[in-house]
Amino acid sequence: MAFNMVTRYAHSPEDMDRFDTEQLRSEFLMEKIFSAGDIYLTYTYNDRMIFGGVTPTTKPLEIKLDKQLGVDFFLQRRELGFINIGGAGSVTIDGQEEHIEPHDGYYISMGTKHVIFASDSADKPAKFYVVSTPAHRAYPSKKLAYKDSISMPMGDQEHMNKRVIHKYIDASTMDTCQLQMGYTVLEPGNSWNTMPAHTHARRMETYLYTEFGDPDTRVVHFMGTPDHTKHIFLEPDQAVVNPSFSIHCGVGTTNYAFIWAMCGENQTYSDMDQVDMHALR
Ligand SMILES: O=C[C@H](O)[C@@H](O)CC(=O)C(=O)O
Ligand SMILES: [Zn+2]
Repeated sequence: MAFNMVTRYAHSPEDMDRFDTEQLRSEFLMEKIFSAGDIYLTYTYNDRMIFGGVTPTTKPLEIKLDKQLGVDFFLQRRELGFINIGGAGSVTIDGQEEHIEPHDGYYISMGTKHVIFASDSADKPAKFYVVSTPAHRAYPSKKLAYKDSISMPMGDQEHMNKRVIHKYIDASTMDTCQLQMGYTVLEPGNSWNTMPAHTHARRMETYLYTEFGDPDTRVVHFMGTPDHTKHIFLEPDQAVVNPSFSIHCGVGTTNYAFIWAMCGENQTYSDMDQVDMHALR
């Protein structure tokens, strides 16, 4: 089993504007998230979010981060959310095992000592996309079944952005210190997400793009300030960090899905600054 955590620093809008393709990719793109039998995480200094993939096969996996975070155990001062985009599996939270179907998720309380991830079948491993943010108090752990997510249909075929936003961790229906998380699915024949674009200077956001129509599908993700945009080409199951000042939207060569996660100043999903189409450069 490989455990890998990389650090990504925070940048100014001017930094992002100056970066060439390689720099932009190395600073903001996580190329490897799911690797059979391994844990791959990124620690970003943008609001100290930790995100990545846990992919158990024959053996269960546990995220162990104590020295790196200067604490006694990983979730001593953090909360954790995940959505499973692989096969069925389980999570054992301080000794209590919960079955996890594809597209089910979980919110796990600050103070939890052991979170153990497992797959039902090594041939079709679960792919747990995990996100952890700093927390100040313990709120109850909660199963987040796909069927219980808050579905928000958005967009239309004419604008090629017909999609359903499934909110999993939403402060209007449950307690969470900082983390908000969800899964957005584009309808067949639709390619644009989060267009019209927005920013939210009060929150940073990560996007994991997944479930592409075919292996040659690519999503072009746009970032930067509205008047100085940049783009990154993504393969399936890659993630991108979006600093608070940055737009975050994308277009694919087929339909696809993505998992978004946010943290920062507030938990108001609708606190977005819509970008006027005339302002985009
Ligand atoms: O701040 C909110 C996030 O960017 C996403 O929820 C947007 C999204 O899923 C979409 O428009 O499809
Ligand atoms: Zn957003």
